[in-house]
Amino acid sequence: MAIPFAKYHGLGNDFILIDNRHSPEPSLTPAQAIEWCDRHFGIGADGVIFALPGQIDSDYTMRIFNSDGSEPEMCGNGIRCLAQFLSTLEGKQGNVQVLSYRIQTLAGVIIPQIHPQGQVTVDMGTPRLLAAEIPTTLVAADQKVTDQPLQVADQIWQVTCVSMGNPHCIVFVDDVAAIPLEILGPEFEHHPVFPQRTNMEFIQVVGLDLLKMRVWERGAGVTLACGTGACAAVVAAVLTGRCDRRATVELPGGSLEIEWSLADQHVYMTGPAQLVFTGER
Ligand SMILES: N[C@@H](CCC[C@H](N)C(=O)O)C(=O)O
Repeated sequence: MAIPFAKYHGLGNDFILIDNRHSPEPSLTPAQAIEWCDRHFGIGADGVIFALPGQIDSDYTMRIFNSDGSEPEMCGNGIRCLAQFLSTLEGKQGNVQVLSYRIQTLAGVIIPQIHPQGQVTVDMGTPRLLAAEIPTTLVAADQKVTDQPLQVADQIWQVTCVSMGNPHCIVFVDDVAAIPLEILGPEFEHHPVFPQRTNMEFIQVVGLDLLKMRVWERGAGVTLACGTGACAAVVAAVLTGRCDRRATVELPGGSLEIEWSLADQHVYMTGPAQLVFTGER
């Protein structure tokens, strides 16, 4: 039987969304998700997101498969898309009030809020900074990983690691445009110091409130934007004294506003989420 879907994107990071509210089990297997995400033989996307029933402390549950079929803990651009998808399913699209959801993810409960103008602000929770939490074996389990040397492709890079529920490895460079992402990305992703692989962000500091970023995503490769990655980049830049707690992150697909709040230590991400088309397959 054909399954209805909606294709959304957040700054060009694109997802197939499936209304899975009838069952706690995703309607597609990881192998089917790979087929659906294929840009030549399928619909084409960086991942498939399922809107599942909520649990004790949540309105809904989000699960996501990357385009390689692996299952990440969280997805920042994806959860903004999910919020817009849910508002449409509930017939609340275009609501003039702020609309908020509690979404259970493998990284805990995450709270997106849709503003009347359509932007979505997400309370992404607190970043996890200890090596065991990333996870990485680069330093002792109870240490933070800030500007630590790591050899990749015959070069020593100073890396900072942050988990936003999912793992991120950040390297600050003078010019992001000069980085051969397709070559370095997979080397970092599969480096033995990252037992669950990693997302990889190269960051150019333009000013205390402006970062430029290019990303290689675990399980998806080069993407036009990564929400958890942008949050991790600001946290890494704050930890290493490179930027303020509120900054704009410019990605190939557009910009995200990120704040690492001093008040509650949560990271807040604001950006768009747009419907591309609907269909069934
Ligand atoms: N694009 C996402 C992150 C998706 C998951 C990532 N590929 C992983 O495996 O951790 C975002 O916007 O955060």
